[in-house]
Amino acid sequence: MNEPIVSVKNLSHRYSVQWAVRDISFELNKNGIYGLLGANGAGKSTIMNVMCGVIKQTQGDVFIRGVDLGRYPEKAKRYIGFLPQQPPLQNDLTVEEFLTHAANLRLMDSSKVKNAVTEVMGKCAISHFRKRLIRNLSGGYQQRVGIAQAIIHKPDFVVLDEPTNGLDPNQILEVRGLIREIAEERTVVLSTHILQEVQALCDHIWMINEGSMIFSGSMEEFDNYIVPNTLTVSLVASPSAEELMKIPGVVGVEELGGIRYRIRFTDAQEAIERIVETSVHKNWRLVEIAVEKNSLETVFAELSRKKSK
Ligand SMILES: Nc1ncnc2c1ncn2[C@@H]1O[C@H](COP(=O)(O)OP(=O)(O)OP(=O)(O)O)[C@@H](O)[C@H]1O
Repeated sequence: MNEPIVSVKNLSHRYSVQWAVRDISFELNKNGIYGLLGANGAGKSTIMNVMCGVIKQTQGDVFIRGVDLGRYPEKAKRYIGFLPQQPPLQNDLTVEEFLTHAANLRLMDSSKVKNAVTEVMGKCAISHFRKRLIRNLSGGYQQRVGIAQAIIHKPDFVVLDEPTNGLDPNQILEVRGLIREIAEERTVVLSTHILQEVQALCDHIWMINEGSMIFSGSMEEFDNYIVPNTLTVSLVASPSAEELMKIPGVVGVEELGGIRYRIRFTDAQEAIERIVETSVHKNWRLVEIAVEKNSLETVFAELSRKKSK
């Protein structure tokens, strides 16, 4: 009974001649939010479409709760909820009609549909719009309906392709809150090209570049992937860059204006000790020194660069 929730083995997919995904493997064994991060065209949607049985992979296997998605799609899909990049909404239906339709498509027991619709509208905070046509909802509420159709049959595994794309900042926060709630009781995989999105939401991150997985780990591991090599320092006496360059361990100096400098070093410990020491010795009056954390963008760029070398 201890089979993984999802198991993807050596997945590759090719559209005509071009490989979009190459030899991706992973297993999900516990609930949480997993982020699939990659630039446009990296292969995220392809992986998600394959994992949800929307397209059939060229090579490899996908198992959902131990069920082979390729061989038993109907059974495996009972465990899956999917919000594609283009939400499959029907604009001329009301929210309630559409969710009833979605429940029927999921082959839910007809006696359970009404309750399931009421429950999911409550969960996604759209009950007050039950009689409203989907076309007349804001983007944020349409996305909530999209998420509601993905979880109406209480799947163990929910896949959300760019779930906050096109939303305004408030709507983004609201939809993220909803995603966190639904992940409390199930496994959620979401794709995004926005680094801050994975940072805000995900327990685990996979980075995809040109169809290959180039990183898999926690957000903290991602953050610490590149050892920092710069620090900022404020010196009231504002010494010249040349003087700072003479400090052992300092390999570059950038004047940031006023009394602030950015210093590039090879070894953080050594550089900090020497800068503090020299500052005391020369009475530069050091008021602030801090190692700069790499921006997520730097990590992203560095990972992509390393892999494509
Ligand atoms: N139906 C298709 N036919 C041919 N090529 C395709 C098709 N769908 C995707 N591709 C190509 O496969 C590659 C991966 O596309 P995919 O949509 O999976 O990437 P993505 O990471 O989801 O990008 P985006 O964020 O832009 O949706 C791209 O080069 C894309 O042009």
